[in-house]
Amino acid sequence: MFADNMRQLGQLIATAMFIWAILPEWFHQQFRQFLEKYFVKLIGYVCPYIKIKFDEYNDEYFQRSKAYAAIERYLGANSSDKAKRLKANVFRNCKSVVLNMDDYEEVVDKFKGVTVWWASCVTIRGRNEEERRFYRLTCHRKDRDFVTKVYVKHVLDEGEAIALRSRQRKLYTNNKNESAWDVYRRGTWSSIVFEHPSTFDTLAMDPRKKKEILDDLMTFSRSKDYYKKIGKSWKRGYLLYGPPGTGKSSMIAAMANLLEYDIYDLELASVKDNTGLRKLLIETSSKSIIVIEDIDCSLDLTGQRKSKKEDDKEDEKEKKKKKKKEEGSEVTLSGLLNFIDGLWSACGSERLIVFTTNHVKKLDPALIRRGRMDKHIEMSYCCFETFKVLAKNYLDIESHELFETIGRMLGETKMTPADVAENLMPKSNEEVAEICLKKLIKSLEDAKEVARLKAMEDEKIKAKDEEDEDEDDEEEEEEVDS
Ligand SMILES: Nc1ncnc2c1ncn2[C@@H]1O[C@H](COP(=O)(O)OP(=O)(O)OP(=O)(O)O)[C@@H](O)[C@H]1O
Ligand SMILES: [Mg+2]
Repeated sequence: MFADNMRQLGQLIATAMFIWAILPEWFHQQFRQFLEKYFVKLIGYVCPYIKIKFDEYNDEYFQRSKAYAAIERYLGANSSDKAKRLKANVFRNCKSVVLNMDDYEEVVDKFKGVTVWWASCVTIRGRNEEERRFYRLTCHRKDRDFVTKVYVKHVLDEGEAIALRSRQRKLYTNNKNESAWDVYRRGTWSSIVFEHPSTFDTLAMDPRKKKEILDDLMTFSRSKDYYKKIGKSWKRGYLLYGPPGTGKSSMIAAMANLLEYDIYDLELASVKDNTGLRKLLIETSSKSIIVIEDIDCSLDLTGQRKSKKEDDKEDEKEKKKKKKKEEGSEVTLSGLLNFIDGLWSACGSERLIVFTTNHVKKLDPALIRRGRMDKHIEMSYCCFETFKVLAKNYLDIESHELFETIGRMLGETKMTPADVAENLMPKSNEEVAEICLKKLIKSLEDAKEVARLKAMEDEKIKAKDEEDEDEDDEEEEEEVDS
């Protein structure tokens, strides 16, 4: 009897296996998923843990999920020392290898006393057996609220911040597009990798002024909620002005490196018109600095009417340069004013707008008023404090018997940090600090002599102008008398 039953059971199993074998693969999958679904449900009733799944791709658009990418970076940064099996990803231009958990690996993460488990999972789906990856987050039922409301947000924010820190920053410049076809073909901006060595440590300037700028920048970068509260778009304008070679461009690079922002170097003369200007603004990303260098000669934006005499004096070359630049552009002052602080400026957030100029007095007051250029920073000639930073950076010395002489001479003679830096830079291995400092003293003496001769020359021209004016007055009097 028993043998008969066993034989029947064996036949039943053999029949079932035969039927299973001839059924198509997709039926197996459906059946497996059916079993899995109800098995997981059953486990859910008895198991005190909850599970949250983060798929790598959003089904409808087959777009990589931002949440998955952020979790991947977070786990890569926070758990690669815990996971036993890792996979290394090297992205193009990435500064370092990124390690992530390998498939089917599990790690534990603790956050504010709550323990959670992360598993990196893969399922095979669809007729062509695609691999579908997902992360599964497991936590205890009692921590459900904290995990779903606080922890997951922390992971996504942290993952995004890691992405920003490790992203390859870019330097963009606007393309001179004549037609819509140009815009379609080349886009409005083209970019290169931005790697400039200038930092606030290498920037030589008065330490107090430097600290003030650093605090201003750091406060700005942390003021998202504050700007929202006061109803202002999260942007800030900086006007850097001063003679050539005083560090304006170096300051911009130092700002970008400090805040890890991209730079959009906007060449106004290449912008067709105000519409083109707005289009350029719309296509800039947040966390960026929009720079307009030498704003005074980008376009004719000087609002003040120059006196006839002044106008004549402006040398022909400068006028030709401006005329040439303006040919291609119909950007107007009002277009620029709206670009900086009009409705358009609200598109996008967390951006700095920086102007540089060598002639701040020439600029229209409306262009540089607070709210547009919130902070005006004068980059001036080299003072003793600035010189000491350059000596430290270029010669690795913090004191020397020649410093006193140099300090005195810098007080008497105007020399830009660029010129001082050039003198301090050793041109050969034999040029030790002493020789470079003596070279600088020689340059300062020469500059002093040149300044003295120029002052004499200016005196002569001034005296001559006054003489001419007297003669003009006399002639006018004679005409009146006659
Ligand atoms: N304050 C500074 N600190 C350190 N280096 C400086 C400073 N100013 C100028 N330099 C050096 O001089 C060179 C020119 O500086 P930079 O291009 O920043 O001057 P700039 O003010 O932008 O000049 P311009 O007005 O002609 O554009 C740079 O290579 C930089 O290293
Ligand atoms: Mg410059």
